[in-house]
This record gives sequence, structure tokens and C-alpha cells, in this order.
Amino acid sequence: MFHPSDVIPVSIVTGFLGAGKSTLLNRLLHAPALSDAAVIINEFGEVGIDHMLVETSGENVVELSNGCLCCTVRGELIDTLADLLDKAQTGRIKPFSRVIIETTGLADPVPVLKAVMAHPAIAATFRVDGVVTLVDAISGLKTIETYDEAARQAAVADRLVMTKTDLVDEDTVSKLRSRLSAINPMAEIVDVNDEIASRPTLLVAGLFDPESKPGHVGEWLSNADTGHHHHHHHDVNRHGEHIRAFALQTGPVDSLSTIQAFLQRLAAQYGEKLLRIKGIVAVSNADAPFVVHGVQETVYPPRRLKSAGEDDKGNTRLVVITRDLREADVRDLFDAFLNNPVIDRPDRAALEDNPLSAFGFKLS
Ligand SMILES: Nc1nc2c(ncn2[C@@H]2O[C@H](COP(=O)(O)OP(=O)(O)OP(=O)(O)O)[C@@H](O)[C@H]2O)c(=O)[nH]1
Repeated sequence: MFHPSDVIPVSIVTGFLGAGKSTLLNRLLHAPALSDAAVIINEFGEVGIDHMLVETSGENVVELSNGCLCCTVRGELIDTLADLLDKAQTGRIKPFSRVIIETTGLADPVPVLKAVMAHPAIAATFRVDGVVTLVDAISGLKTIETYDEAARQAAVADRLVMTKTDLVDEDTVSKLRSRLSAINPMAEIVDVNDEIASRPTLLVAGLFDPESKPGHVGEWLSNADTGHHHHHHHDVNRHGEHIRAFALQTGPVDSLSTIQAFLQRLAAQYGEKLLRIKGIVAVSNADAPFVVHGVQETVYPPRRLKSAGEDDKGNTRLVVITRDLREADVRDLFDAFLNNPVIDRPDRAALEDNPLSAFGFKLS
């Protein structure tokens, strides 16, 4: 039975772009203990697809895709929490015993924490209980050096989960572990393949206590803007001066290999500038679409989805997040792989015959 006076715990799952947040959540949400959790997913850029990628019963999943939780949608987060509560109290959705917030990979977690902890009405009903930060073992060390957001995500964590340890050597894992424990000596550091990382208790850590965090976390929290009046509108597809999101769309493709070849090519050519690419691919004559993923230099094996959402039938949609990379360059390459002619650009056959052609080199 739902008691309006109950204080509802909130777990925050964070980690840089592509660290494996949705993958981990999918695993945990199958646990009966989390079957009545409400899930708030925040995606960067206006074309959100995570609601299709996180497998829950659906009813209690809310997607916030109008920007990044830490800046443009803090007000929306508060409204969403209030709205979820209202719907549960009035029987419009199932009661929930925990809220799980998956932030965008670009989120500074401090304002998100502050939004929940410092808003009078929200803080009376919800309490932060478990900040779990995922760190990608392939790119984590570099990402933490390069992006302040990633270092802050690690510093505020109750638990740090190293992901993709299956794809790197032991030495890399041990260097990452040392770096993480230097940033946040109080956090428990686990490998995503450890048994503990498959238990729902991974998300539970007791009331968030800034005192138990590295020295600067309390200061960050005091200085953070509460964002209560933060409904102004900046471009939801931009994060700072360098990072932007856009979508590539087309109809069904003849073969999944066309898209995988495009992703491989993009990753090889642009590497770290290609922060993230993910999407749903409709393939002619296939009864279900595929999900594809790339994170910086790595392209992951495609996965078949159970079914497409009603709006997505027959559509191929890729969301791209780049740093200092022109949208037009990515679009041109996409068109080349789809064999859409673009003036002055090599087509797919030329690109595959001569990998240097995209850089302006020609075979004699
Ligand atoms: N081999 C391997 N692949 C992983 C692991 N964790 C995640 N992946 C893959 O990494 C890709 C990105 O994972 P997601 O779970 O979508 O990452 P995310 O953090 O939710 O991504 P964003 O929400 O876009 O920031 C997917 O192809 C996953 O299958 C892991 O531990 N090992």
C-alpha cells in the first residue's frame, strides 16, 4: 500500500557517455526487488531513444530528452518527481518504492543532487539513497582527465562500477582502480562482472552524505545553483561550446552491414571526436529492428530489439554526439554509405576501395 508520508529513496545512476548505464539498468531492473521502481531517463539531444532500450514494464518510465539534467531540465526533473508522486497517490500509475534516475553521460551530477536535496517539497518526500557511477575501462582514464563532468561523477559516487573490463587488460583495470580510489577514496569500487554488480542492492547506499565524500563535494553542493527557476531555453542539442548532438535518419536499409560499416568508418576516422553514436536500424525484410552502438573508437556488436515502437516502425534513427566535429562531415559520410550522391564526396564503394579518399587522397 502506498503511504503518502513515506520518504521515497532515489538512486542516481551516472557515468560518461556510453559507459554502460542502460546495460546495467536493464540487468538490474529484472530483479523482483526493483519491479516497482520508477525510472527517469535523461537523454542529451532532442531525439531520445533510451526509452526503447531500457526494458521495464514501461508504465513508470519517464524520458526527459530536452537537454541535460544538469542544466536545462533540472526544473523538469522536479516537476517529474512531483508528477510521479501525484499519479501514484491518485492511482493513475502503480505505486513505486524507489526512483532510479539515469542521467545523461554529460551531466554534472552536483546540480542534479542539489535539485533533489534542496527543493523543500521534493526533499520532504524523496531522499537520495545511492549514487552509482559507471566508468568505462576502455576510455575512463582519459575521459576523467579531459572532462570535468566525468571527474565529478566519480567524486560524488557511493559506488564506482568499472565497466567493459572484459575488453581491456588487467593492467588497465588496475590503473583505473588506482585513479578512481585517488579521486574518491571512500567509494566502493566494483567490477561490473562482480556478483555484487548484478544485485539490486548495488543501487542502495543509505542517505547521501556529503560529509563522507571527498572534501570538495560539500563545497560543490553549497555553490551549485538550485535550478528551481531554471526554465530558460538554451539549445538542447549543445553542451558547452564544443559538444553537440544531432540525428541521422533514413528509412529501412538493405542490410545491417551498411550501418555497421558506416559506424566502423566513422569511429576509425574521428575516434575521440565521436563521443557517442547509438540508434535503431530498420532493415528491409527483417521483422524487428536492431540497436547499434559506438563509443569513441569502439563499435559494439548490434543487438536485435524485440520490436519497434509504434512511431519507429520502418525508421532508422541514429543519435550522434560529437566534440569539435562538423555535423556536415558526419552527414556526408552517412550519405556516402547509403549511396545518396553528394557533390564532391566519394561514394561508399570509393570509400571502401580507398580508405584515404575521405581525407582528400586519391589513388593514382
Ligand atoms: N563488452 C562490454 N560491452 C559493454 C559493457 N557495458 C556496456 N557495454 C556496451 O557498450 C555500449 C553502450 O552501453 P550503454 O549501456 O548503452 O551505455 P550508456 O551509458 O547507457 O550510454 P548513454 O546513455 O548514451 O550515455 C553498448 O553496446 C553495450 O552493449 C561491458 O561491461 N562489456
